[in-house]
This record gives sequence, C-alpha cells and structure tokens, in this order.
Amino acid sequence: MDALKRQAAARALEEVRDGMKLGLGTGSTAKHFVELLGEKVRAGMKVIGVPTSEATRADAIRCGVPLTTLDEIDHLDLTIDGADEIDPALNLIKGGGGALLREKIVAAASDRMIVIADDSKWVDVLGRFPLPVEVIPFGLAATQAAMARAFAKASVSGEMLIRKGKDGHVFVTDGGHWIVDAHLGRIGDPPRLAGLLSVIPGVVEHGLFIGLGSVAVLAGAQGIRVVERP
Ligand SMILES: O=C(CO)[C@H](O)[C@H](O)COP(=O)(O)O
Repeated sequence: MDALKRQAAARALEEVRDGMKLGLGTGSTAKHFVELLGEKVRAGMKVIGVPTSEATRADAIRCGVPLTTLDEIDHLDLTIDGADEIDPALNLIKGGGGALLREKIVAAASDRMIVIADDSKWVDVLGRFPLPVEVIPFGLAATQAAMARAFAKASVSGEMLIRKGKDGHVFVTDGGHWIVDAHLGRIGDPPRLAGLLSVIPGVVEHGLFIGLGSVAVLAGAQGIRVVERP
C-alpha cells in the first residue's frame, strides 16, 4: 500500500513546475509527495510550499522544501493532498489525520488540487469512512444535537464519536479544536450535507470537500489512473 501511495505522489510531482506556489497536504501519502518534492528542490527546482499541518511543516523543513504562509501570500497554484474517500464526482472525505481545516483553507486558495491516493480510497458512495467534523469544545452537546438534525435533513444517521488520540485523551487539532467522527455509512447527497453542516455555529469545518479536487491520481495493482472532476 505504501508503494502505491508513493507512486501516486510521484505521478503528481510531474505536474509541478518551477516557480509554483504549492499547498502541501497531510497524511502518509502527502508525506511521500513532500519527500519526493524535497529531492527535486535539492536538484535545483524553485518552489515554495504552504503546509496544511504542523506535521507537514516539520516534514517539509526536514526535506529542505522552502515554506511560506497564507498570511504572506494569498493564492496558490496547486495543492497536492491525500484523501480518506474519493467518489466519482471527486467529492472527498478528508480529515482522517485531523488536518481538515487547514487542508480546506489551503485547497480553497489553490487554482487546482490534485488528490493522491492508493485506489482503495475510491468509492461509489462516500460515508463508510467516518466523516470528521471539527468542532469548538464549548457547547458540544448543543452542537452535536444540531449535527443530528442536519443528518436527519440529509437522510443520514449514525453514531458520533469524539476522536481520541493514541494516549486515550481527546484529540486536539492544530487549531485547538476537537473532532467528532460521524459514522454515517452512506452519504447519498454530499453537497447537501456539506451545506447543512457548514451553517452550524459550533462546527468549525467538516471533512466533506465538494468541488475542490480537480484531479485524482489513483495508484493500484494495474497501474496509475488519473480521473478529472466531471
Ligand atoms: O485528510 C487527511 C488528513 O487530515 C489525509 O489526507 C487523509 O487522512 C489520508 O491520509 P493517508 O494518505 O495517510 O491515507
């Protein structure tokens, strides 16, 4: 699986041109991309990156990739990031690594987003992977009740679990928020659910990426498949 992730990352690297401003995703697949990009930079390629997490910032520094922020620049040419699920409309579930808020800000500031993944992430319908929803800890019960109402309106339902870290404590995002993982099973209308979740005050962001992915690069046993957003 790791070899497939690296192959997808290598294929996406072919789209990177000298002088580009890049969004650098988070997760094991995006980490391969940062490592391969580092090799190009050491060979003379001039790019600058905005990391989507503190973990990716550390990886990029280790690999020698020059960094900036979306305070210093307001626009990126290309973001390369992984995903937890990808559907045929190139709607995504992201946030398995807990970086969905910065990932979405960076993707939205980019002209294009290339999603890199092994082909196990490709699904007919989103939802088997629990949907991460980043929330403010204040008023959590009220926020979860509002989320349940949004789920009902979108004809989905399922358990909501506060994400815990490996140490058993509540997982805290880079932004200081918590994550509720919603086990919905099947999300029939992702854009509708995305809209309903976005207007809940205690929801900072959710892991449905609608209309952000431009291209998916999927690596499988049969080779690489490149899928454009329809
Ligand atoms: O959204 C993410 C992090 O918030 C990741 O892109 C997603 O979890 C996929 O990770 P991996 O490449 O390790 O499978």
